[in-house]
Amino acid sequence: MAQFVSSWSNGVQSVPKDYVMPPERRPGDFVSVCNDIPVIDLQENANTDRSDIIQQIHKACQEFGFFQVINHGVSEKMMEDMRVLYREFFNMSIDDKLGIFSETSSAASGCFLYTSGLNYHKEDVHYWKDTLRHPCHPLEERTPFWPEKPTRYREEVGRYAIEVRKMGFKILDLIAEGLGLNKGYFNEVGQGQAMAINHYPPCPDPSVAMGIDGHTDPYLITFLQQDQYGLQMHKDGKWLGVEPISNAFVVNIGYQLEIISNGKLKGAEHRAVTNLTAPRTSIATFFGPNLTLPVIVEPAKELVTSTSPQMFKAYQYNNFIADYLAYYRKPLPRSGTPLDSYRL
Ligand SMILES: O=C(O)CCC(=O)C(=O)O
Ligand SMILES: [Fe+2]
Repeated sequence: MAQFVSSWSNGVQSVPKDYVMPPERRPGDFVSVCNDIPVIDLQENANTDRSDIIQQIHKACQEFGFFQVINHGVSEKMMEDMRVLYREFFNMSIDDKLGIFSETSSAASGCFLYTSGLNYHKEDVHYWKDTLRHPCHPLEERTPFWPEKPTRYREEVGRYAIEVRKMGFKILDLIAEGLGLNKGYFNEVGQGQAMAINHYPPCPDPSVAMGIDGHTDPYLITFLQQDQYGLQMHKDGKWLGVEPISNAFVVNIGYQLEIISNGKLKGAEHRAVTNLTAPRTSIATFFGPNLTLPVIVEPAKELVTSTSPQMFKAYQYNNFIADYLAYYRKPLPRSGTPLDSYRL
């Protein structure tokens, strides 16, 4: 049975050999933290009105597919409570963790705790992380399947999910307007909400281990809270570090937004590395189509014109997710991207 890194790695002096990446999959040379990734203040003031914020977000989405937001409406106390709660969660005893352990994502509740990637037994080498994932919407239907420990889990995470949802739709509205779509355009297609909490314990040799390989999220958009450095984005053939800013959310674009925007925005590739001394926990919230409904996704009609012909075909979202997972289960190096079979 797969063993949580958070349960055995404390005090280990070297990286076990089944966690040592082959040279071509290691984090590589020094990666600098990039201060150019835009930090966008969502609060309107005397110098910045809503249309300025729309423009800033649109530019960041086009140039980076990544930005950070401050003054986003989610309280600092709530963000801090989440950091404390998840620190406690990953420090729980192995027995408590095993109660919610699942080898696969097929658990009917959608709530599962796993270690490394989604495919531990088929991996030739493992990732230095444990992950808890669960859906968050509709909240009343989902919370009964969430972890029962720490005992405040359902209440606190439930409140956080509501606040992040408000921020999420506020930002999706700003993105819609930047694209020339109606405010509210993403209300329907962004209904699905899920969280992934990734925990990367300190690693005795971060140069040979990997937290999570380069990937683009399959959803519309991701909001991530990080307590330590570790997230890197891929731009112009290089990896750039995303600076942790306390109480900011890192926002990145997923494949559904690339497709709906008819290629005007690009899904942002990213990965996470480990570090020597500090445990790192990233708390990600994703918005995208509801997986339990037969949602059809296609480029927005308003963005398909004679000068900008339709770039992607229409498809059923759960078929996309199945293809996406199959792509990332293929051994490295992989050719193409999960979008290739959707291009026209
Ligand atoms: O830990 C991070 O910073 C990245 C996590 C991530 O990319 C994901 O959960 O999709
Ligand atoms: Fe991701």
